[in-house]
Amino acid sequence: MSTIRVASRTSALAMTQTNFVIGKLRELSPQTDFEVVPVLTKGDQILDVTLSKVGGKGLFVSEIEATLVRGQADFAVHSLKDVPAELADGLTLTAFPSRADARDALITKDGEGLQSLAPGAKVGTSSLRRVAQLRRARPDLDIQSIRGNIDTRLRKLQEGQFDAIVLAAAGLERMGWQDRITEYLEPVTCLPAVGQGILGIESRQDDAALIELLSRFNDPNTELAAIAERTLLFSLNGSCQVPIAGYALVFEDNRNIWLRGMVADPDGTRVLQAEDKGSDAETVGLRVAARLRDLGADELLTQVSQ
Ligand SMILES: NCc1[nH]cc(CCC(=O)O)c1CC(=O)O
Repeated sequence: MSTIRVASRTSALAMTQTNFVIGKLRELSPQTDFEVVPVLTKGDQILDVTLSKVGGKGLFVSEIEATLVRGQADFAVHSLKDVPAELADGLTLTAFPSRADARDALITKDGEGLQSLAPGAKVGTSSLRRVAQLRRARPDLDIQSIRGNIDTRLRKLQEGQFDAIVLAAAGLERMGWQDRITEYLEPVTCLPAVGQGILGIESRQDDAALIELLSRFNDPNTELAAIAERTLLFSLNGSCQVPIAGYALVFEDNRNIWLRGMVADPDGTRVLQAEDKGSDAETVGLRVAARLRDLGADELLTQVSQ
């Protein structure tokens, strides 16, 4: 049996996620060999500049995609949140394992919650989506950019460079670091990013045998949430220069999909939210996008931040 090669970023979280999926696939297919192909992406190399200024989140994904297109690896495990609305030609998202916690998590140095942080406390996040929503919840906070992998960010907090940071709960849980979380931020306070907490497995469209294996690991409800949220993102044509959020819940009993979307301006003074529900994930995504447009989202979406 030949070896299946898995392209992965080399950050601790990426490696943990990749090895988690490989472990599950070994259970499904014990006779198959898997080999990790490490890929150093631009997003991992450029650590001193805010990502939206150097070309956005796609930086973590495009080199991995190129490795798949060139046939140097067979599939990749992404944090779906980092995957742009459009994939490279010839590639497809093949499977979505069960979603982890989609919420953002606040980690404070001295154990305060969001409302009990001291006035003017210094909070580290570079996500425009988090900045806009934190400003709305606590306009007095001193929100500063922070970069680096989650291990680096936790270290910067520990060293006292920040009073608090905000990270995705899912990444912390996958690393086994959930005890660092001081407070889970509920979606009403901080609507999660499209795809947050979901792993997306990407492979070549024409690799039928591999797609058959990977799809056994697909969670149908997670897939529906991913489709609803990503249709919203695609339909808003969102770049990461505008704060956008989207969060879907799938109700098991009747396969009803509920989706809320948010578009804001970067300082959080204008925050537009809309929601809808229905039985077809794509339709729900399109309708929430249309409602946000009706509320004036286009004006925010065309703003180019400095
Ligand atoms: N952009 C970085 C990134 N991409 C995915 C995750 C966490 C895991 C997830 O959301 O699935 C993180 C770190 C963070 O936001 O704290």
